Amino acid sequence: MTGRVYKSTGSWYTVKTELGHIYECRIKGKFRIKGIKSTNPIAVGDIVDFELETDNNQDTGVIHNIHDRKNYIVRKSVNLSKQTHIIAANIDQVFLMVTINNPPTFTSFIDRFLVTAEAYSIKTILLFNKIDTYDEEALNEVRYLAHVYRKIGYECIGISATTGKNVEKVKALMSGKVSMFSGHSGVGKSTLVNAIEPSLNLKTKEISTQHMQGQHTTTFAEMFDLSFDAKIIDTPGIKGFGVVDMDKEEVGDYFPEIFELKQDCKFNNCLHIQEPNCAVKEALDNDEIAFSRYRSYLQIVEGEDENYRTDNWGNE
Ligand SMILES: Nc1nc2c(ncn2[C@@H]2O[C@H](COP(=O)(O)OP(=O)(O)OP(=O)(O)O)[C@@H](O)[C@H]2O)c(=O)[nH]1
Ligand SMILES: [Zn+2]
Repeated sequence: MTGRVYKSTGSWYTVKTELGHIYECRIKGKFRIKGIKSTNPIAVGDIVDFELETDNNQDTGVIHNIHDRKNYIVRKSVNLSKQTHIIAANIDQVFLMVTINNPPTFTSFIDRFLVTAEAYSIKTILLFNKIDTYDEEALNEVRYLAHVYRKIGYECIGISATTGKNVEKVKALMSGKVSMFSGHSGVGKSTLVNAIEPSLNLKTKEISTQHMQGQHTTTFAEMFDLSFDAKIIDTPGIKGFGVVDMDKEEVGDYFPEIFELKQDCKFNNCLHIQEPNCAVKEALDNDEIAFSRYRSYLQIVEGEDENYRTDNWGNE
């Protein structure tokens, strides 16, 4: 049988088949996935093959195969510095929620997030939330940012989780997909998820009660089915989107507008900083690349952005 992992608690995995049957499964043998040194072989979102075993009149599953991952997000393991913990796999899209104020979301944060998502091969959609509260100046800021990010290929939607403005649009985008929601504390993630699926509120509370009883001290992800053929992965306690180690030369590849131009630079190892005949600098001078994006690029390449290179999961 084949199913998707919805939850993992230590050695047991909750797996749901396409027909909607749920089985508690264990792993048989060792799983080694090329290039990943991880503390957990299987993560929420993984597609696995398993066989049923009957034990005390109860059917449990034994997982013997894991399907290739489309993508996955990791965090560094707390104890073993070289190992990573896979938080979730096979994520179709992440909605990055942004607010202009209360709290402010800066472009350096947005761009760092987008770079990480690009490195993970996860599509990002920007949701500008709380538009019901903005004055003309803040709305102009939203319009400007939406223009900047649409131009380089990111879908942008202005929403209000409290009035429901454009929430149907978000639901339409979620249909048939596995989504995650991210953004600073206070941007409205819980409010939006509640607007999308009011009954989900209950489940999230159940989990945190479990936490309080001390059953799980570490954070873990969980997948939820929504009522309209959409799935979300909730990652309680995990803020931000982690970090990916990358070489200076690689950073530009995760800025779509820089990646597109790099073939036109004189040097093929151009870092777009001081080099002569640099197509990126030229585009910047012609206002074809947003200055805020280039500034974020420099911050990451020059390592000014300390948080970028440290593991900042959970302590935003
Ligand atoms: N006016 C207005 N308020 C909103 C909107 N969305 C969320 N809020 C309010 O913003 C506050 C924070 O919202 P939450 O949904 O708790 O934010 P969160 O992103 O889940 O925050 P964390 O759980 O800390 O990560 C709450 O008081 C919400 O009522 C919106 O679209 N408009
Ligand atoms: Zn260049």
